[in-house]
Amino acid sequence: ATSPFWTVRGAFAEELTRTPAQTEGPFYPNKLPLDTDNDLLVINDGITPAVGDITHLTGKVLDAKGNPLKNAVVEIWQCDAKGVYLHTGDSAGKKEQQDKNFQGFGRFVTGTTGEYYFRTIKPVPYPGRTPHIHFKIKQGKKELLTTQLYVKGEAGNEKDGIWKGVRNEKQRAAITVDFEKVKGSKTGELAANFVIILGVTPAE
Ligand SMILES: O=C(O)c1ccc(O)c(O)c1
Repeated sequence: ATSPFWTVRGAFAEELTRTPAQTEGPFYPNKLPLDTDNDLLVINDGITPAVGDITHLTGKVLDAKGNPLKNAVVEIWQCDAKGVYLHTGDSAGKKEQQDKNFQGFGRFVTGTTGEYYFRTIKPVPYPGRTPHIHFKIKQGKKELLTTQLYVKGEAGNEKDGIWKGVRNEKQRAAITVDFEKVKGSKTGELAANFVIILGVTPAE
């Protein structure tokens, strides 16, 4: 289920690299935040934004044939800039260091182009883990994929058991993306793009 596969569209045979599934990890929020929108930097109408490197995270969800998937629910979650997840199993002993302004979890429902957008922070290391953002893709109640996104060039990637566990090099490259400075941004905002290619073609 992890090998590359081929699809034929028009006159072109195109190799698509399926996004590998990875562990959900222990900290999918056990209690969802009141605000679950796609801006993780501000909770509801809060005035103080989260701490961290502002990142514009874009991408799209494609089915196994390479066609955009609409009505896909893209969920992300990650620890805050101090390394605290929105899960009581993690945050209970870390109340002092927790960033109360970080939403920690967000959702985006794709339209016909399959595209998604989040405003969040560049992920930071968590004890034992290289920086990463967790993703879960659903359609209705059906879970289609659970995976993780990594930062290209992070020295910690090579020591991360979960990252290293993705044995296929193309698949590993596909989940390890550039966090590039947005041209002209005076505040050093970053942009990252992550295309998600599912192993399935859900029925309409
Ligand atoms: O195995 C762990 O400890 C662990 C911690 C944090 C994560 O985000 C994760 O995916 C795994």
